Amino acid sequence: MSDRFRITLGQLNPTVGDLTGNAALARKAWEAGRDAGADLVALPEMFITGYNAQDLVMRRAFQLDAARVVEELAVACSDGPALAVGAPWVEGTKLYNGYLILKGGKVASQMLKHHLPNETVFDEVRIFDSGPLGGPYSVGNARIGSPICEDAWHEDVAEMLVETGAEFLLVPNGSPYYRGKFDTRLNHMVARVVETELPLIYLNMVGGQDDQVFDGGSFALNPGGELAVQMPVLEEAITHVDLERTDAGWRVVPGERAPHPDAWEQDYHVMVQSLRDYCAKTGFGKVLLGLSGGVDSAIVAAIAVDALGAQNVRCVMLPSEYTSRESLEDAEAVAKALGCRYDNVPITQGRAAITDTLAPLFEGLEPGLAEENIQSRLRGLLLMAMSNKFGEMLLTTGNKSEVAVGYATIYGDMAGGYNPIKDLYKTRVFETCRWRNANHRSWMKGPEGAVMPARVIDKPPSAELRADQRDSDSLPDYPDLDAMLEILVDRAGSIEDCVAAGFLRDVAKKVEHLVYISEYKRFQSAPGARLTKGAFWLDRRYPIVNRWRDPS
Ligand SMILES: Nc1ncnc2c1ncn2[C@@H]1O[C@H](COP(=O)(O)OP(=O)(O)OC[C@H]2O[C@@H]([n+]3cccc(C(=O)O)c3)[C@H](O)[C@@H]2O)[C@@H](O)[C@H]1O
Ligand SMILES: Nc1ncnc2c1ncn2[C@@H]1O[C@H](COP(=O)(O)OP(=O)(O)OP(=O)(O)O)[C@@H](O)[C@H]1O
Ligand SMILES: NC(=O)CC[C@H](N)C(=O)O
Repeated sequence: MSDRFRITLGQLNPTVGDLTGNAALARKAWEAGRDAGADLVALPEMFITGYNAQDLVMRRAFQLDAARVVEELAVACSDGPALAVGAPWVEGTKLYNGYLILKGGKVASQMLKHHLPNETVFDEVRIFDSGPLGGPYSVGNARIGSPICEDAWHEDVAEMLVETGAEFLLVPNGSPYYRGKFDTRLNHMVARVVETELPLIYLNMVGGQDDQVFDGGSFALNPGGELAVQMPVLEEAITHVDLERTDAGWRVVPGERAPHPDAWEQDYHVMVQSLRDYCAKTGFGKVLLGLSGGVDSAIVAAIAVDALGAQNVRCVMLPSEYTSRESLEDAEAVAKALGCRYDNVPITQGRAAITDTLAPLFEGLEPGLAEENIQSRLRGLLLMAMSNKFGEMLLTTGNKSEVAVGYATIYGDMAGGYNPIKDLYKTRVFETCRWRNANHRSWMKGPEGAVMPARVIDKPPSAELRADQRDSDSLPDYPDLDAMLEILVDRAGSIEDCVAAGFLRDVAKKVEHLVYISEYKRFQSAPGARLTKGAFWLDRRYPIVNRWRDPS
């Protein structure tokens, strides 16, 4: 009996619904494993369908198509290492989240997910049936147990596997990023190896899917919790992990230990990757955005250039009579530093035409919000006309602070298909700009250096919809606003919590009110990269009609 076992991990980027494309990726990993003498090649959870396929996976035709692709893959990979891959598994009327072991040209065994995650972004109870607790499967000289993602966040699945003879654990995951999540995962997995005294290999996918980004960072632990292998975050990789049989059982042979970047870098990388994959997977090669000379559109332009390359990003300045000379200079400076196309499309004429058209109706009424917002809406109209004409997707630029309090114009600057900074508070926008100006990485397609000039970051934020307007006229300063939003939105805290943190009750109540009354805007807003467990859309789901206010 051989004393070694080689497992090849495919930390790869599937596309939801691209069954044959995903199978081709699985086959590529299998070929790499075969060439490296692997016993088993492993892919993540639901790799064949892509994750999270949501209700798509409940369609009978989709299930049959996935089963056909799995059968063909099994035949194509019959002569070589076994292949473990996540895919739907149907038995009678039951639909499972399965992990299939392909050997000898067929599905030789399958693990069925038992714990269906049903919080934050997950709704698996709605989609899948819960599988029974089961035993391990055999590959070559090893008996392997595979708790599927959430299964490994609980004790019982691994406990049953060790009791029924598993010699090590291979955990396939579809685990999306939020800031600091790696430590949470590691803590759960260390708990499993300490309880079971078995080595554990944790395999995650990479890549963006709508709002979520799977951040890879796969790893292997030995009993006791020693980290033996660590793969890079947010990058595709195929890694061979060796196990050696010792008197105490299998042990992972220490291998690559890719360093993990800090949270600022990971957040920025997630925003770049999510936009890159959103475009690639929906078929857009190019994007455009309104570049105002402010910090939000500047960072969105930088993210877009880093994701797609300067040649694929159009920046458009649409000045009105309130646009300052500094804004014009700053917008041009950002576009120049990034190396992307810069168009100047004044809105004064169009605005005058609309004002004249409305004049008979608005006669005798004071000019106000309606007139201010016409500017934003006209920009939206012109940018969408360019989007149609040039086939470029329009990006929206609202940061999390603005999205939270509805500080954007619906059908105006909210027009667009994707918002890279939707989950990034304004205070973090400033820090992230500084980080990007000081750092460059190989995954960035944009140039090195201070691509967002200091003046763009340092000036007081203004929507420039009327003379001398400042965000701070109508909102608390961003450090205070963001601190209150962290309490009210991210931690679902109370007004009392805001008061305990040192904020005035009246100000906290105003912020709470703004958050509740802008639910309708978020409902109609573009999706954007999820960076936290408190992201708008799936993590936090509130009614639009809502009269309740916290009396605390
Ligand atoms: N519950 C509800 N369900 C459906 N629709 C609802 C609604 N409540 C209001 N509405 C509608 O929404 C309209 C009001 O929304 P909207 O027109 O957007 O206007 P509104 O939210 O009142 O104003 C936009 C705010 O965002 C600021 N702004 C604008 C542009 C850019 C930025 C920036 O810094 O990025 C900031 C601007 O200074 C202003 O304070 C109303 O006319 C009403 O018809
Ligand atoms: N003069 C302009 N030219 C082009 N786009 C503009 C202009 N003014 C606003 N926009 C677009 O509308 C968005 C909202 O901008 P606004 O200036 O009102 O507030 P902001 O949230 O402070 O954004 P920014 O920091 O980008 O200025 C901008 O990010 C930009 O995409
Ligand atoms: N796909 C899953 O089961 C994911 C749930 C798991 N708790 C995670 O986020 O990592």
